[in-house]
Amino acid sequence: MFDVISHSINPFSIQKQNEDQNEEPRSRPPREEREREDRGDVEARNFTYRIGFFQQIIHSQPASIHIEDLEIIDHRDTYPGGPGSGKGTQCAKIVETFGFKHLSAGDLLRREIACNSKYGSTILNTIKEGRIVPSEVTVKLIQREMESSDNHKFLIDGFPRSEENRIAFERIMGAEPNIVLFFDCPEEEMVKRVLSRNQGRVDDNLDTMKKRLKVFEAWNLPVINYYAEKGKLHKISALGTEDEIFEQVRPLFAACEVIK
Ligand SMILES: Nc1ncnc2c1ncn2[C@@H]1O[C@H](COP(=O)(O)OP(=O)(O)O)[C@@H](O)[C@H]1O
Ligand SMILES: O=c1ccn([C@@H]2O[C@H](COP(=O)(O)OP(=O)(O)O)[C@@H](O)[C@H]2O)c(=O)[nH]1
Repeated sequence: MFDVISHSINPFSIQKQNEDQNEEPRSRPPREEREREDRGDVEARNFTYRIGFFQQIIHSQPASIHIEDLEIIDHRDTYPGGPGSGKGTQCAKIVETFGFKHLSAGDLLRREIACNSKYGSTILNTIKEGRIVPSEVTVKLIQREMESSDNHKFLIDGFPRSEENRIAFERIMGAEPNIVLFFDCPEEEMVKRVLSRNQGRVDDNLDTMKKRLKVFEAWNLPVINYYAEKGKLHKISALGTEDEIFEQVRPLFAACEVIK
């Protein structure tokens, strides 16, 4: 495994200076970061051209949260959010049925931890804290997978988690998703599913889950709104059996297959 993040400036230290994920999302990256993203954009242009003919980039977005007993943040009926809403589970079905290449941003980050890459330990701490890894890191990992894949249809799972993620992706890859799925799931169900997921993940515990939900609410809502305004967002009820949920998902992807 080679390091995809080759810049001498640590993206985590830039993030630390410029944002506190417990506070308001920042709207614009600082100049230095913009310049580095611009360089990434230039590097990616050939690739953008190569995928210019390809049609599908799909982002799967989780869930709506009902705040009840956990008292994570102030009360409201629902808002978009959601680890454990069943994105990965549905992605596997979409791959099987429609032949997409599944790219889970979380899995790509966990792979960096497992292979002790340059930022592995910082990524681990970020995930333990339920915070969002700097866009530069995540987008470069996604870019590498897309560039090395023979597939032309990508299902990007659990990304973008913030407007900054979205903007960095669109800038570096020169592409937008055709469709965005939004899984609507009560908070208590998400918590139940995460706590019984049993995959040995460092963030599948109540303490980190609370932080993840809070970060998700603050940073993901603008992304959901953005795609809703563009008419790309499709809301799926995440309650029911896996097959019942897939019956909502299937027609959306069947329709995408027609757009070639
Ligand atoms: N429809 C469902 N009903 C009950 N449990 C589910 C359902 N879909 C997924 N799960 C389970 O919930 C947990 C979280 O699902 P996962 O697909 O990993 O969610 P996400 O990718 O959104 O974090 C897993 O243990 C999975 O087996
Ligand atoms: O684009 C991403 C995707 C994931 N993560 C980090 O990885 C963790 C796990 O994400 P994943 O999508 O695997 O899990 P989920 O939240 O869906 O359970 C998140 O809480 C974040 O800390 C991130 O920073 N950026």
